[in-house]
Parts: sequence; structure tokens; C-alpha cells
Amino acid sequence: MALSKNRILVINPGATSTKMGVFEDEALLFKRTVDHSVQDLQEFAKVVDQYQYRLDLALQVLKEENIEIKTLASIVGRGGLLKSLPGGTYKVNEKMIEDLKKAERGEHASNLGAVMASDLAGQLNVPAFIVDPVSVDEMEPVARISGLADIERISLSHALNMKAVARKVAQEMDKAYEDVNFVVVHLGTGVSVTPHKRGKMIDVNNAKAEGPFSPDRCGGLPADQLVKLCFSGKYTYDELKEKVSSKGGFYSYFGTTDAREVEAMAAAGNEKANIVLEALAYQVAKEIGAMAAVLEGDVDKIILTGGIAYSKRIVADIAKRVKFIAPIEVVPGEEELESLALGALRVIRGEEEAAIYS
Ligand SMILES: Nc1ncnc2c1ncn2[C@@H]1O[C@H](COP(=O)(O)OP(=O)(O)OP(=O)(O)O)[C@@H](O)[C@H]1O
Ligand SMILES: CCCC(=O)O
Repeated sequence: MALSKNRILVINPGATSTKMGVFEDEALLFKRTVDHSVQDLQEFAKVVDQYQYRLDLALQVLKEENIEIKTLASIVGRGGLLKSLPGGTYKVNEKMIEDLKKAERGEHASNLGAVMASDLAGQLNVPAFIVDPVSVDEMEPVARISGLADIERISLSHALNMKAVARKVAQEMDKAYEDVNFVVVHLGTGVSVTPHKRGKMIDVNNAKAEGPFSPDRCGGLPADQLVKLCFSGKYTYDELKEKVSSKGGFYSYFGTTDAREVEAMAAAGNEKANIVLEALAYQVAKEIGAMAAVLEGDVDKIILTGGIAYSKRIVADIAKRVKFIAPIEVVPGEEELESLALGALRVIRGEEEAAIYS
């Protein structure tokens, strides 16, 4: 088979699945989601320990899809908890792999994306990239001030999907991403609310620790009550960390992270479910208002994306509170695989220079 110049393998490792696909330029050849059960992953103490297990599964999928790995021209992984960096496509290098393996900024399944891409690309002698990792940081200095000298605000978000959706919406308006101002909201298992000013995410609620609650996270909490809880003796450090970062939000009220289940409970007359759903929309709307203020009211569009943007009820509850700010565009779901492929293509075609991680 002739070598296809732009045949790109994309790998997006998530907490409970590995999503992957192969593109030929913009055309999708196949897309697959391999689910990992709690049992599958429980033997691995750290995310990086899952490397061989996930790589073997990825190779198996390529075999089943009849893709010869020697036909791949580049490999793109979802970038993880790296050092703070500007958005863009980055060439995977040794320093990046070292930082991801050490997981100094924390454990996140996406830490495996670059490691898997680099290993396969190394065997084939083709480039490996990551695109808009969760640690994209384009915040302005004023946004970094927390109000406590010991703590600096940091930028962790669903940058990949939000930037891709923002680019797409700008294109539909016949404008460049760099020429518009948007408030973009990713409503997934985590929630990110970001003001995009002329192509830069100049602030964001750290999606792991601040802002609205989400299906599995508590978001910002009243500081004095949280401090009391920390020292109440009721929980260990690990228990409390898990509680706020993966067992908060919907999960803490209802034992599920599935917004559809919470909606079904509300529809069946469960008052608690009704008010918690309303509260999610209320908190997201408040954060959108705050980010519109960051943009000094100069907002071309508010964009709602992520899985929860499929919910007519939640979208309507948010819209009624923020529609006075700007027109609302709903782009439900996420296109992370496509966004990774497009990021690599921009570099392969010379439209963007690959950034260097250092
Ligand atoms: N049709 C729908 N109506 C309402 N909620 C939905 C619908 N489809 C998916 N969701 C909800 O979207 C949420 C998951 O969103 P998404 O798939 O974007 O998140 P994820 O990929 O698990 O995590 P993240 O986006 O934070 O990385 C779940 O709460 C799910 O119930
Ligand atoms: C930290 C942002 C991405 C996620 O929630 O997984």
C-alpha cells in the first residue's frame, strides 16, 4: 500500500475508556471507544502503570481495523497535566514524557496520551504530537490572584474541545478565532467556563477545583466550612481529595454522575433532583456572567458544549439567565479526536508551527 502522507492515529485516554481513531487528512477512517472497567484498572497503582495495557489494546484495535501501523504519518495523543503552557500543537519530546511519567502536576488519564503516541511514533520514525492539553494556560496576570498569598490560581480546563469548538463557531461566522470574543462552557463530567479573547483563554475556573459543581466534582466550596471539614477527623486526606474531585457534584447527592439519570429522577417528582439540576444551571450561569465581565461585556457568543449540552432542560435553565449577554450557540458532545487530528494537520500543512515543550 502506498504511504499516505497524512494518515494520523489519534489516541485520547480517559478515566474509564481509551478513545482512538485514524484520519486521512480530515476524513475519519474509523473511531473506536475501548471501555475499561474498574476491575481492569484496579491492579495499576498509577496512571502511567496502565501504559502497556492500553497500548496493547490500541494495537489490537488497529489490527481489527486492518490499519498497518507503518502507513501512519503521525500520531497524536491528548496532552495531560503538563506545566502551564499556551494553547497549540506541541511536538512530543523527552522532557514532556519525563514530566508526564512523574505526574508532578497530578494523575490524569490524559497523561498517557503523549507517552503512547511517542512510543509508537518512535518505532515508526514519524512525529508525535499533543494538542491543547488540559494545562493550557493563557490567563492574564490579574486572573492568577486568588486572594490568599499562599495560593495562585491555575488554569486546568477542557481546552482541547473548547478551542476546537470556538474555532468552528468563529469559522461559521466567517471570522477567525483570533478576531472574536466568546464565553465557552464545556459541560462534561467536569465543567470549564472560559472567556476567549481574540484567540486566548484569558481566565478559567480550574475545572478540577473551582467554579460550578459538575457531575463528579464539587467546584468551589465555602472556604471556612471546607477547612472545618478537613480537620473534623471524619476523613483522611485521600478520602477528602476523592470526595471533592471525583465523588462530589451529582455523585455526592445521588450516587451517579449521569445527568440523564438525575433528570429522570426530577421528572419523576424527586424534588432534591429538581433543585440540584437547577443549581447546576444556576452556578454555570453565574460563572458565565463573571466571565462576560472579564470580557468587559464584549461577547460575540456564548457557546455551550460537552455531553450535558444535549440536555434541553439544563441548556434552557442556563440560557434564561444569560441570554441578555450574547447569542447562545449549543454544540453538544465533544469532538476531541477530530480536534487532535486537525491540530496535527495544521502543523503538517505548515499552517501552524509545532510548539516546543521545555
Ligand atoms: N442526551 C443527554 N442528555 C443529558 N445529559 C447527557 C446526555 N448525553 C450525555 N449526557 C451527560 O453528559 C455527561 C458526560 O459528558 P461528557 O461525555 O462530555 O464527559 P466526559 O467525556 O465523561 O468527561 P469530560 O468531558 O469532563 O472530560 C454525563 O453526565 C452524561 O450523563
Ligand atoms: C482538568 C480538565 C479536564 C477534566 O476535567 O478531565
